Amino acid sequence: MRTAYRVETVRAAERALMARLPAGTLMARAAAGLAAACAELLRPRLYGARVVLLVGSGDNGGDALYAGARLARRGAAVTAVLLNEERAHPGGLAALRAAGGRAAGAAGAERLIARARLVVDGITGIGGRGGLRQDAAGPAAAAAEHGVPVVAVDLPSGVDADTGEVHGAAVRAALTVTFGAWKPGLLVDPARALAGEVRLVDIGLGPELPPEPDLVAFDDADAAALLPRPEAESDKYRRGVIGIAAGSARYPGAAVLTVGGALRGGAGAVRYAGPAGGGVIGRYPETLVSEGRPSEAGRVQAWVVGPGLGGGPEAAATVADVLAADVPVLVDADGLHSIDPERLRARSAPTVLTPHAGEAAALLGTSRDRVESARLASVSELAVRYGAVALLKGSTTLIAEPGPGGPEGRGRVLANTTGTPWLATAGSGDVLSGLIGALLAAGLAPLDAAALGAHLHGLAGRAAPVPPMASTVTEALPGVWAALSPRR
Ligand SMILES: NC(=O)C1=CN([C@@H]2O[C@H](COP(=O)(O)OP(=O)(O)OC[C@H]3O[C@@H](n4cnc5c(N)ncnc54)[C@H](OP(=O)(O)O)[C@@H]3O)[C@@H](O)[C@H]2O)[C@@H](O)CC1
Ligand SMILES: Nc1ncnc2c1ncn2[C@@H]1O[C@H](COP(=O)(O)OP(=O)(O)O)[C@@H](O)[C@H]1O
Ligand SMILES: [K+]
Repeated sequence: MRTAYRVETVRAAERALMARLPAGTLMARAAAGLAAACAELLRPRLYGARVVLLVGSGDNGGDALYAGARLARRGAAVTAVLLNEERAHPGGLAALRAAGGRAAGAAGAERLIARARLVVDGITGIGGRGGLRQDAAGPAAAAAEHGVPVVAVDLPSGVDADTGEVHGAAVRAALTVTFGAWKPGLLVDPARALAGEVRLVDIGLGPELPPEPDLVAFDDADAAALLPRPEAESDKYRRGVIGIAAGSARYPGAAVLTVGGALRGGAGAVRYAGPAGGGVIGRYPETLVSEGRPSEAGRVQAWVVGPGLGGGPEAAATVADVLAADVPVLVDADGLHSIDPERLRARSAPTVLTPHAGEAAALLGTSRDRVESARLASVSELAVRYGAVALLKGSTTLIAEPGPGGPEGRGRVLANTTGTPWLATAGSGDVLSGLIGALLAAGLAPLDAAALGAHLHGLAGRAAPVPPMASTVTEALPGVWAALSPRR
């Protein structure tokens, strides 16, 4: 499990640790890890390699300078571009000079960068505020223009460490070497995309960090531990029956894809209620189909409602009928048009909402741009406002639960890291709904079901032959499942 902490938490942990260690120890640890990562990138010819450090006036610049000193001692030709010559970290600058490195003002930065093999971004770390200022934006842009790989120190400068938001110019890194703990912004787009590969350097912060992280990302082991497995005494009902109210005369395929996701999600049985039963049976004869209202379809342990439902009063009536059931309900796509926060908060069983950014914007009464630029705030707001687990789809899929436990009285938030833009294909969201629905029916807690579903869906999107389509993502699920949890 990857755990990320906000700046104020990281700073408190650093203070506690620093109080027990000789001055400069943490920066020395950070710089050693940073230098090792840079040296690896410069292999096999570190000797003579031109390295440019972009050095801001805080400790982030200090890390870059001490790391630059280590590289210079090993023979690299290191030049520090000091964005503020009076305020560069004095100890770091002395160390760099003592190791044979040079320092320059910002004026000649572009010429130096154009000839460099590597740029180290030590402009701002967790002390940065807003997008890069003019004087810092120029050198950052020069690295991108000349195609020189950038290693970001702690964070790509210009991104918001706590939220992943980017307000203005920012560095685009090939590698980010972060210290002590992941920061939430490294897991959330648009910042995540600017961080490139991320490497965590252990500076001994672990014991000082609180047990509740601000953002969590599952790894394969977390996913494997949650996968439902049939027991000796299992029958199809105990494994979980999922009800699906999806599809319409206009969108019959959504019913088929949602049912497929549910079957490949390990449901003991799938009941389909709606007008697309013929198509569903044709593709998946194992489905129990009916044409009446969902509440007349028979007992289920969870419902999925919404994909391809179409609009209008009939769709709204179907959603209301499903929400009246006292079992977990996942609402997706067209189902999201007719939900009411009061009604959802009054439900005694959990609700899961799975909007993409456009649907989330409508639910929050804001714009799609605002949702995409502030994903973390948006997903938490959705969860709190609707009293539901919210899964926000897109380039970073985030999952939030309502209620106390997290920062500012908000619930836990998870980021899914398995996704791929190849999943942006019609109907792949329907597969995700069915998959999460099956996991809900199997008895997983809603946050776990949503996070595990997103994890499996992302892996399946990667495993499906390129270019994937929703059906082939579904068919990749068994392979993903088997790789995580070999059959007994
Ligand atoms: N604490 C520890 O134990 C450890 C900390 N470590 C390291 O320290 C880093 C934190 O250092 P920090 O607190 O000095 O802040 P930092 O990230 O350098 O930024 C502040 C500077 O940025 C400037 N600036 C701000 N916004 C800007 C903008 N938009 N555009 C341009 N400039 C901007 C701001 O300028 P000012 O506003 O003061 O004029 C100020 O000079 C942390 O990320 C990690 O790398 C490690 O060594 C491990 C141990
Ligand atoms: N840029 C992207 N990177 C990663 N995943 C994406 C991206 N865009 C969309 N996805 C994923 O693709 C799926 C699309 O779902 P959705 O928008 O509901 O489409 P549909 O309604 O056609 O099924 C979601 O799982 C979403 O997270
Ligand atoms: K940085």
